[in-house]
Amino acid sequence: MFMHAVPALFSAAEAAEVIRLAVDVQATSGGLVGGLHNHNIRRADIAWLDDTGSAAWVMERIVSGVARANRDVFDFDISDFRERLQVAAYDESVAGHYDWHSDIGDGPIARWRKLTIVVQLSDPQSYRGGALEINPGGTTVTAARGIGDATLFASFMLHRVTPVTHGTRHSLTCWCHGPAFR
Ligand SMILES: O=C(O)CCC(=O)C(=O)O
Ligand SMILES: [Fe+2]
Repeated sequence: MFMHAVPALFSAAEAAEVIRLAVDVQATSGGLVGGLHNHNIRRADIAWLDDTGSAAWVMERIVSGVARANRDVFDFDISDFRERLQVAAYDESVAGHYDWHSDIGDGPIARWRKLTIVVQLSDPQSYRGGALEINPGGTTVTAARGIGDATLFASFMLHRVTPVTHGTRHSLTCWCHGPAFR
């Protein structure tokens, strides 16, 4: 419930290109929902892509993937995408991770998040750990790890990224927004 997998939403070549776009962007240290920085909770390097310029095609793919999944599975009241595309790098050197959290925060934008989409950008053979786990209520579900695979889930659901123990894991995350749940 409240989860949906889309295998190979991006090809391997496209996933590599998204990482390249992120490298072009000045990378800053990952922030939490609401702007807090707490490295005990999250350790990752974050880049925000210019979804109206060089990364417009990435945004188009995300929007069409979300639209299809929302039509077929979620049927949430979604009105827009109010945030840019986030590329995260979780590196072995800092045991990159993100502890259990919900994406719905107190911030003026984060409070309206409805759906989260995460795309795996790294070859699963190139890193260890770094599993995206979602807890829909009791049991933990591990997201598909294939390069380009997308996982969508209701933004209120608890999820985490386990520590990377070898190599680097890159992911692409985007949120869509809409009126309050009722
Ligand atoms: O990198 C991931 O797989 C998840 C990222 C995430 O949960 C977030 O940015 O809120
Ligand atoms: Fe999250």
